Amino acid sequence: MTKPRILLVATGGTIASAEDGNGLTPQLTGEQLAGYVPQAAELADIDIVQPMNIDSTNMRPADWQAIGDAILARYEDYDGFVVLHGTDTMAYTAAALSYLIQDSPRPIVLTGSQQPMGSPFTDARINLYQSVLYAADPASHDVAVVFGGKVVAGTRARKQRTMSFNAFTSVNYPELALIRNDRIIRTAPAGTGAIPNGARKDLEPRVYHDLDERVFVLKLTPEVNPSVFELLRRDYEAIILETFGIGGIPDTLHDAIFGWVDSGRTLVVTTQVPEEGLDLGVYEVGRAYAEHPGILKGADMTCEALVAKTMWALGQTRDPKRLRELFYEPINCDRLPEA
Ligand SMILES: NC(=O)C[C@H](N)C(=O)O
Repeated sequence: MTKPRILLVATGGTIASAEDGNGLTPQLTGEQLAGYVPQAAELADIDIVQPMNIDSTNMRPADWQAIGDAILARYEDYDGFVVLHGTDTMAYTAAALSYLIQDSPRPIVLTGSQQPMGSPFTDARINLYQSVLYAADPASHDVAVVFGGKVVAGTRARKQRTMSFNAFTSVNYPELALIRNDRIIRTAPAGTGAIPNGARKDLEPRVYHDLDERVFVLKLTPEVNPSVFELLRRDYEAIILETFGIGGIPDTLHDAIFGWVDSGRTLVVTTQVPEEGLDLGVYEVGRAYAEHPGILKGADMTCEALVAKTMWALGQTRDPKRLRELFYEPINCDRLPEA
């Protein structure tokens, strides 16, 4: 029986890091990392590409595009893809890949580790092994993070812990599967997103290349000077506003916010509360913003997914109506359909 073909896309992160006297930095290549986990080669025929070798702190939107392009250049040649990536910004890259390569019948898995591959108590080996296991399984599809025995949709991941092996959570959405040793326990048997599990692998994904990176996240505190909206005009096209609670915005910011929106720029409203999302209509301090056509509502999406989706949507169109359509269309489980 022929083994599934998996492409390992090595990009750096702690998994590839070693201490050189100045702190951990990525040093191991993808080949060296694969060499630490020979059991993975029993599951699949593995090839390796290395578009970069960086701490994910330095990962920028152009790098998301480079990773996406590395996958797309070889898309037809592999059954699945495993991106080895730093954990710190993995949730952003997973979201970005979810928008750049949509409805992918071939799974694109991101993983990494909290401890370097060479460390005696590392989580790197099992994460790499379980990622190959998941990517090689015919029922897998779309972009997901596999980490600490959990499979999280690429748009729902968040790094929740800086040290524990259980680093990622799935925000406002169930995990897609658990992995115990070498068993995948799917919690979504009927499939998620547009593709049912076991879908035909010959379907084409919807592919995009353009992003507009001029997106800024502004977190409210009890003292935000309205002048910040003026300052942001020079370099940014869109603000993702992390409001209080279910959607509270201080009265002092009212004019500055409508000035931003009425000048044709994009405002996305979300909440800084970690779970359960936004509903602007509940309180008077939010309702004024609820029905304005220029204000996009983040609902239950993660901030990471909002950043990536806004960059992607602005990269496709400047037409406000089309922008809204792109923004509100659920992609890879990123938001529940509008009620
Ligand atoms: N655990 C990690 O991978 C953290 C590292 N700083 C990175 O994101 O590249």
